[in-house]
Amino acid sequence: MNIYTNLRGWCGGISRGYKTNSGFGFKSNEPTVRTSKHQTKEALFNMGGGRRRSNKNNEEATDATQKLPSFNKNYVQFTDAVKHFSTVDVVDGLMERVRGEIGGKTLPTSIQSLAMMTLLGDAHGKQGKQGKQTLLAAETGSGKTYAFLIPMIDALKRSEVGAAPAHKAIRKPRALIMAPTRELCRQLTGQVKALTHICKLKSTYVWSAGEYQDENKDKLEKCNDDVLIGSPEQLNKLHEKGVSFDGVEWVVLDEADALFDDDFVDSTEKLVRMVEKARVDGNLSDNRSGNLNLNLVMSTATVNEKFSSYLHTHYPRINRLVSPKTHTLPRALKLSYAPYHSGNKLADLRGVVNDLISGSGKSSNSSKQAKTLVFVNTNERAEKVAKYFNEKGTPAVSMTSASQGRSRVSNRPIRPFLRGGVDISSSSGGSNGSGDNSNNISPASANTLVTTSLLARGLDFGTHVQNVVIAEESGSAVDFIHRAGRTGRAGAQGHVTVMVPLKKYQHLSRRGR
Ligand SMILES: Nc1ncnc2c1ncn2[C@@H]1O[C@H](COP(=O)(O)OP(=O)(O)OP(=O)(O)O)[C@@H](O)[C@H]1O
Repeated sequence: MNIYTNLRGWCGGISRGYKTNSGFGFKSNEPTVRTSKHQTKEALFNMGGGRRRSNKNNEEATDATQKLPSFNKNYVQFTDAVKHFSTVDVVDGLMERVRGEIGGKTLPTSIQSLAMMTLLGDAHGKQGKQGKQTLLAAETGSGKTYAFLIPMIDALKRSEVGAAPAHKAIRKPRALIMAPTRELCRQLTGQVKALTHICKLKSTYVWSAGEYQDENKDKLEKCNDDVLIGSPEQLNKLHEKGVSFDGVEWVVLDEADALFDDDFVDSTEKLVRMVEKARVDGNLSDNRSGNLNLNLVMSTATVNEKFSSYLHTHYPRINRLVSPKTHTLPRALKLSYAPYHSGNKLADLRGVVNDLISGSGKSSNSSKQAKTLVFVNTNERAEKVAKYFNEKGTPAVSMTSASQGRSRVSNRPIRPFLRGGVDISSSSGGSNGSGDNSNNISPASANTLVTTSLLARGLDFGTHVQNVVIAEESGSAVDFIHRAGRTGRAGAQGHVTVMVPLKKYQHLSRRGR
C-alpha cells in the first residue's frame, strides 16, 4: 500500500454528519456537518467565526474560507510503510514501553508510520547522518507525540553508543521540546518519562528557568538532563542563565503553528537560531557541508496559509509529512448543534451538559464516569459558567490562564480529565489538587471542566472525556478543530456539541433537511 504525504485530503474537511439525541427538544432536525467540499468549508466557516473580524484574529477567522495549502511539490512516497510496531528496530526497552502505554496489538497510525520511515532512517544511518527539518501534520488525537518521541528517543540512545568510549563527555541537554502551554509541557514530560523508563534518559520540565537554576546550582553549566521540555521563553532564559545548548541534537516544536503565531514567534525563532549557532560554535556541525546535524521537528494538527507560507519563507527545505486526514475531525467523533433558546444562556448550556452526562454514562473502555469539557472564550465567562453550574447542582471546575491552580507545577487540577500515565509534580510544587472553582468542588468529583482555548492545544484528554461543548463561537476554524479534537481521540467515541443562537440553529436545521 502506498502512502502519500501530499494531500488532496487537505481539503477533505469534516467528513461525517451525525444526528444525535441530545434531548433539548430539537431532535428532529438537528443540523449536522456535511461531506462535500463546499459544505465542509461552509461548516468550518460557521464554526470558526462566520464573519470577518478586525482584531488580531482576523487572519484565522477568515482562513476557513481560504484554500488550504497543498504540498504536491513536496510529497514523499513510501511503498513499504511501517505497518507494525513489532517490525520497528529501535533501542531495547523503547517499544516495550510504547506497547505498555497503548497496548501490544495497536498498529501505528499513518503519521507514526511516516515519521518512523523518515526519522528512524536517520538514526539507522539509512539516509545518512544529516540533520533534517521535518513537519508532522495530522489530525488531532492521531498519535503525533509518539511519532516524534519514538525516533527522537531512539536516536538519542544510539548516539550515546556512538559517542563511546567518551560517553561521559556527552553534552546535555541533547533534546529540547517546546510547547505553548504549561499543561501540555507537563503532559509531554510525563510521556517522555514513561517511554524512557527502561532505556533511561533523564528529562525535566523547565516551568521556570529560575527554579531550574536553584535546583541545579552546582551543575547548571553541566546540565544533567538529556531532554528539557518547556516554553521557548523559559528555555531561552535558561540559556541566558548559562546552560549551554551546543549538545542539542533534536529540537521539537509541538503545536508548531501556535509556536510561530504572534505571541511566540520571536522567542521560538530566537531559540532555534541560538541552538543552530551553538552547534556551529561547538564544532558539532559539519563544516564542509554546513550541515548542523540537528533534527528540527515541528508537529501540528493545523497548517493555515499563514503558517504554511511562513515555512516556505523561513524553512524552505522542510520535509512535510502529512497524514491523509489532516484538517478532518477524528473518525469516531459525532458533531451536532444545539440552540440557545430560552433567554437564559447559562441554563440552556447546563441543560445540554446535563443531557450529555446522563446520556453518555460510563465510558466504554474505562470504569471512569464520562466527563464533559465546555469551551468558552474568556476567563471570566469560564468562572461564571462553573459557578452557575455548581450553584445549580452540576459539579464543575474551571481552568483558565488566570486560575491559581496553574501557577503550581502539577497538572493535578485537571488530572481527572486527562489520559492516565505519569504525572509529574516537582517537590517544590505543592498542589492541593483543586483548580479554580467557585464552591471548592474537587476536580475528581466534577464531571465538567469549563475552560478556554488554553486547554484546546495538544492536551491528551482521556477516553472518558466523551463530550466537548463549544459554548461560544471559536475564534477561528483552526481553534474549532483543536477544541473539538479534545475528544474522539485515538479512535475513541466522542461527541461535539456546538451551541448557536436560536436563529442560526433554525437556519441550519432548515438547510439540514
Ligand atoms: N498507534 C496508536 N494506536 C492507538 N492509540 C495511540 C497510538 N499512538 C498513540 N496513541 C494514543 O493516542 C492518544 C493521542 O495521541 P497524541 O496525544 O499523540 O495525539 P496528537 O496527534 O498529538 O493530538 P493533538 O493534535 O491533539 O495534539 C494518546 O492517548 C496516545 O497514547
